Amino acid sequence: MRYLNLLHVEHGLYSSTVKQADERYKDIFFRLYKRRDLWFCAKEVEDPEEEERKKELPLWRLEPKPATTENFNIQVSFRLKPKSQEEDEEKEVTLPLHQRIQLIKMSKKLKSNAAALRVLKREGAWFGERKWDEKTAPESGENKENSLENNKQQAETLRGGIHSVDAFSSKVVMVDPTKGLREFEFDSVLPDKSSQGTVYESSARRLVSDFINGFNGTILVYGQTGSGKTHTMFGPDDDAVFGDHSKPATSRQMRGIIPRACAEVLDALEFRSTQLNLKMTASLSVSYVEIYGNQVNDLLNGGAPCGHSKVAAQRFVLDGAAENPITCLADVQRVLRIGEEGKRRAATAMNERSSRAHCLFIISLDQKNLDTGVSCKSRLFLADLGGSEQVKKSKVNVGTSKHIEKLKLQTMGDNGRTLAESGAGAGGGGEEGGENLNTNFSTGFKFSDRLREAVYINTGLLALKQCVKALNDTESKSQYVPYGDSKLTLLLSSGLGGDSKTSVVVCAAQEGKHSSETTAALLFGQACRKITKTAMSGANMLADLIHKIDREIATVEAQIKAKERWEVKEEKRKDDRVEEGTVEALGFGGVEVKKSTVLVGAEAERKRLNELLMERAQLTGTTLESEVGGSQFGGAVGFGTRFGAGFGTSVNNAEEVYRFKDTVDEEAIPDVLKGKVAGWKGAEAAPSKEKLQKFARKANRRKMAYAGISA
Ligand SMILES: Nc1ncnc2c1ncn2[C@@H]1O[C@H](COP(=O)(O)OP(=O)(O)OP(=O)(O)O)[C@@H](O)[C@H]1O
Repeated sequence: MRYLNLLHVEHGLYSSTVKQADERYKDIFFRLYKRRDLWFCAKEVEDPEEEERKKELPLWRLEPKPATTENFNIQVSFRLKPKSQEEDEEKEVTLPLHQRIQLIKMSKKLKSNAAALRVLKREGAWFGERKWDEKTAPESGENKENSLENNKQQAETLRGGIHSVDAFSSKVVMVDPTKGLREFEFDSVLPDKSSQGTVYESSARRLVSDFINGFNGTILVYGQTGSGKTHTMFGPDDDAVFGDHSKPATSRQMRGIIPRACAEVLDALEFRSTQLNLKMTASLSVSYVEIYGNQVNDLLNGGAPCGHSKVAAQRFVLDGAAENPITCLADVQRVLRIGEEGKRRAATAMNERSSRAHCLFIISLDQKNLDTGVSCKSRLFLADLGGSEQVKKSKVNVGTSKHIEKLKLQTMGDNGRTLAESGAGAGGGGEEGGENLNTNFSTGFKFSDRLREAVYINTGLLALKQCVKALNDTESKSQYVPYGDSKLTLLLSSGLGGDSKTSVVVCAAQEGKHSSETTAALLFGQACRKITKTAMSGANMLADLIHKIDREIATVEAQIKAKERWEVKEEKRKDDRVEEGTVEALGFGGVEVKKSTVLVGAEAERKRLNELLMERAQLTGTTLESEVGGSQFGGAVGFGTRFGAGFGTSVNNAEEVYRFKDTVDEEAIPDVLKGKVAGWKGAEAAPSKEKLQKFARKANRRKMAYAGISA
């Protein structure tokens, strides 16, 4: 602890005064000690011209700062929501014998299968009939009938859903009616009674400390709708998120990860500026955006779309154009309130205040040591993902069809009444078969809005799952991660596979009726936990992403160069246009042997190169043509190098060749006339224009072959 204080006081490295139960001060010290020179790198020689030049450049063109790296696994926590009052409709589950035995071993802490089997025999229910356990003698002192009845009841209580949660071993046992018994292990498991403070300690505190020390971080909450994501990220109600925390102590305790993270950062910065003898400046700002389908909306700017195009939106957010300065907790509460007012929220059958889009709260910290001139910018991404939902459960489609039917009837002539007269007000309804179903166009749009939101949310989550799957697929040669499939994954790409530290909180309900969604959420958490990456301090997320792509482009280009070879392909084809009596008709019978040189051997690499160029174009907001043209690469990697001589050289480019064939280069005609083509030697009459053109075409093909395009 004393040494940690020294690192804080002398080296400006922040460490929280609170530590997790399973963490030792010694480990924290060694982790931080590696970074002791963060603010004391040798002072760079300041070059005013270079500084000016850098100011002109967009953020993504800047060289990433040499950074301290740290290998890091995505941290995954599992949080269970308390049971609801509603009756659980889930039916009894019958597990296969080996799973039943395993479950008994786990729940009764038995060591051998034989002991578990004895318990099972006594319970009897797995075997369906009671014959077997009737033969089994009850334990001494137990009335036989009572024992059977008890066992029957015990066995009958085996239902789908979360079976047990062990915070000590960080394990969760799940009974899924379709998939059977499953056991999952996470970095931390938070039972339903865990406080908001415990959740913050185990899933966010370390990342927040690292963020203050210059690392980028991402914390995201994942789970089905109504599982407690917003509760975990923000808090249960407005009072907890941006209420007056000085008054009731409870609302302060109920704060979620975002208000707590902001408070910790502000406290740390204040302590450093007032108590430590370090000349450091720090500016804090936040952005708050909502991802709705493929649109990114700035919640702090009245929900206006970010950037001027969908492609620009991502750069706009990562470039920091949506940032708002923060100096105190009141500022944080103000932006949270503004954001909350602009958020898409609606009541569904699963959640009274369901978030209808993915939300991203980004805290940016710009720090500089005035003595050494070392500066560092870090970002903390806090994502409250929309909940995956089954439309039949959230009932966002309910009423739509009836409503449309009724509208149809009315428009077809409802005693001459107009729609406006017959539809008594918007909203309301929503219950299938409701007598007072309000029917006007606005109601219709409301229903379909909910459905569209559900589709947008699920599409983003599906893309996220695909990315996590690809990141886990270390055996795949291409290592392609489809971040580009949705705006959500593009914005989270630096958090998932990039250089930042990441923590995922999987939220779940324990009721059996949500089993399939809970299993899906648990599997997602498990997949995230396997991802290992290298976190970097002081990394500029956007620039790093682009430099990373550039590095991969260079590697792929080198692979293409090494693997690709020219092959000559011969293709015989009859030229119907050959005139009788000509040299061509006599010599080859009008059959033309077309030789084409094609590049083969690096097809997969070429495909990957295309994908990378596409990704890069999306990030920089340029078109693919300009990327290919080489302008974005400062001319270093231009058209020729990028595609080798291969553009238009693959077998697929036969059409290109054909196009050239028909476009006669008039300039080639004089060459032909100069007698370069043997066929015309000794010809008496001057060739007709058509014949000249035919030879020009041949000459053209030869030119193309020489240039590596076609022969
Ligand atoms: N751990 C918890 N303790 C007590 N109440 C909780 C807990 N988690 C969630 N709740 C309550 O359950 C309800 C739904 O939670 P919440 O809105 O956070 O779900 P969500 O996952 O964000 O849903 P959606 O994806 O639809 O937005 C809220 O009333 C919330 O206060």
